[in-house]
Amino acid sequence: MVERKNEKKIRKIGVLTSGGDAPGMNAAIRAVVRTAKYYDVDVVGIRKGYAGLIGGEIKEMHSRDVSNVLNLGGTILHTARCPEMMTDEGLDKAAAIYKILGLDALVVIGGDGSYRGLAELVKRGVNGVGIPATIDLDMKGTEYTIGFDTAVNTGMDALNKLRDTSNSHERCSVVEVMGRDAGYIAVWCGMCGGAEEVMFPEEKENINSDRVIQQILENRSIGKRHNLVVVAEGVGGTQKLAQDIQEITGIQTRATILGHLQRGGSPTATDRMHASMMGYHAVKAILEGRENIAVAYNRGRYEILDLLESLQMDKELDPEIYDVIKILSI
Ligand SMILES: Nc1ncnc2c1ncn2[C@@H]1O[C@H](COP(=O)(O)OP(=O)(O)OP(=O)(O)O)[C@@H](O)[C@H]1O
Ligand SMILES: O=P(O)(O)OC[C@H]1O[C@](O)(CO)[C@@H](O)[C@@H]1O
Ligand SMILES: [Mg+2]
Repeated sequence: MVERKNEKKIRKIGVLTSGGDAPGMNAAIRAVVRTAKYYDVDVVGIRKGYAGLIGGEIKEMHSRDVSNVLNLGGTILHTARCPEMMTDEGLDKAAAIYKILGLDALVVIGGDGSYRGLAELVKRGVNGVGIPATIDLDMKGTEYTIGFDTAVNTGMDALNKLRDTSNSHERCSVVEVMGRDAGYIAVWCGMCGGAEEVMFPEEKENINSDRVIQQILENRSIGKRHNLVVVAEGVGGTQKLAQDIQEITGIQTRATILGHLQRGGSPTATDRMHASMMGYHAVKAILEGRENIAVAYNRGRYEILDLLESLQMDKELDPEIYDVIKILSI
């Protein structure tokens, strides 16, 4: 067993989930609560993200409160987007409640926006600890964000099913996946679902419907009898693209927007593993006296970064993935 050292005398921490829910958030909550309990630290769960902090929706959490949640999608603490956090009044109130509760740290499980909110609270004296969780994978400083793998598997599963029907009807299927302004979900779904084309925001010159239509015609001329095109939410125009393809090529085309389907479902093993390890590392770092930090996963290792620095770090989608999708689609 790991030695139970709490030399910095951390007594009480809070935990909340914020932004869009992501599969694996429950596994992260469980890891935070149980690691804290292992070291005799009190934990309060804050409902509905920052809205619950400002509104005082708080309850004590014990190990049994996180039983049977490892396998559940969504978040047992519920989540929200909280406009009050964009005002000085809201931020001051959130920081004041943190102090009234006597917290030694606030663990925020969420995406880039949630981290920006946390950075504002840090300026007001909160010890902020971030655990990266968003299906979009669009967070700087970390190669992995909890929820991404489950969302991509859901998208891939949908593409497998759409392949069956478009193949049977010799149709073209245009599928829109989530990801906000980032194309990570789109390129992974494109590669793993065997799409011929992926349109995503980072590859500007590739967002051209004429080119996609030409490619579809070329693929038909080399014997392909159906087509799969993935469009990132950040590119949009999916219905219009499907209409244009049908009108110009005469190929029957259907559009499918996966939407919030990709946010739900039982987390994959990858998401459960990262969520459990990140939750554990967050609490360990707090116990070591680290302040204002972000847990990250890079080059196969879990890391503790400075929260504010992590927000400034570089991250870009590897353009080679798109090249390979094109090569493998001939
Ligand atoms: N600049 C900011 N200042 C203060 N609070 C912010 C800021 N940006 C975001 N927040 C807070 O964080 C919440 C969550 O942010 P956002 O809606 O961007 O989701 P996210 O954490 O990026 O997750 P996801 O992208 O997966 O939905 C916002 O509703 C708001 O309360
Ligand atoms: O659930 P909402 O508020 O409609 O937000 C949708 C957005 O949230 C995400 O699912 C996660 O950030 C994005 O991919 C999408 O753009
Ligand atoms: Mg985000």
